[in-house]
Amino acid sequence: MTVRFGGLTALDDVSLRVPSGRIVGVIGPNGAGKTTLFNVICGFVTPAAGEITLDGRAWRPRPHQLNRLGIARTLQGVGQFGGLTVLENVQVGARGHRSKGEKASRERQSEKDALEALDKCGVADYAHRLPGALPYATRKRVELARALASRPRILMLDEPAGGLDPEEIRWLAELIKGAGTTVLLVEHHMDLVMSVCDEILVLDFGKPIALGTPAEISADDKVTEAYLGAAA
Ligand SMILES: Nc1ncnc2c1ncn2[C@@H]1O[C@H](COP(=O)(O)OP(=O)(O)OP(=O)(O)O)[C@@H](O)[C@H]1O
Repeated sequence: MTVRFGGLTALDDVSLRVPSGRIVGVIGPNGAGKTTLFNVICGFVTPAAGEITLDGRAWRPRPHQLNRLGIARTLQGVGQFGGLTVLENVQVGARGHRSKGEKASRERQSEKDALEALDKCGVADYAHRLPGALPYATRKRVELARALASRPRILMLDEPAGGLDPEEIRWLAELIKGAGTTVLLVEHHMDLVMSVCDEILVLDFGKPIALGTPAEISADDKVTEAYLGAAA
């Protein structure tokens, strides 16, 4: 796909396949187009050219339909509702809300799913707190729990490691590997991407410069150049 913002080509003929059950990463220096790619797949940005298929069929993503299609995403910020408790925030993502049946039983199911997801993310103790008062790393865990509560078949993560310390990042790596779902990971943090991904796409100034396994990517001179150039 190709995406333009006025005169700027943020994505220039980029293709990506995310096979079922795999963990696919997108990396690249600042401004490479990673978040734009993520936003296209979420339906926030409309490409100038290109197409998306889901399960082999042409698909036009719309943000409000993602949850129903089994696609969950976390965003770069933490984006939780300040007036709702942690549990209520996570319940918004829980699958109970999507299922059929009477309202009370759906509520119970969504609360159960939300508590399970909070527990998986190590933040069940904060269930009845308001997210605004919690440390950033804790809110990021809540954000992950919100995404996991819907038991997505596709989990999309936009820079989940941002602002986390090395120990939190190791925890995050284990969580992603153990999520048991298809994952699209857009991330700055090289070590995280290298340790969890089956395949990695590298973007630079909106252009795809490499696609391969972590071993192939770390041995690719173009990738090193892009990162060194960005650091210089
Ligand atoms: N809504 C927008 N309007 C205009 N330009 C935009 C918009 N969104 C992104 N851009 C530009 O498109 C390019 C790609 O941005 P994008 O945020 O996708 O990069 P990124 O790889 O995610 O960067 P970072 O790692 O810094 O988050 C940048 O030059 C950015 O300034």
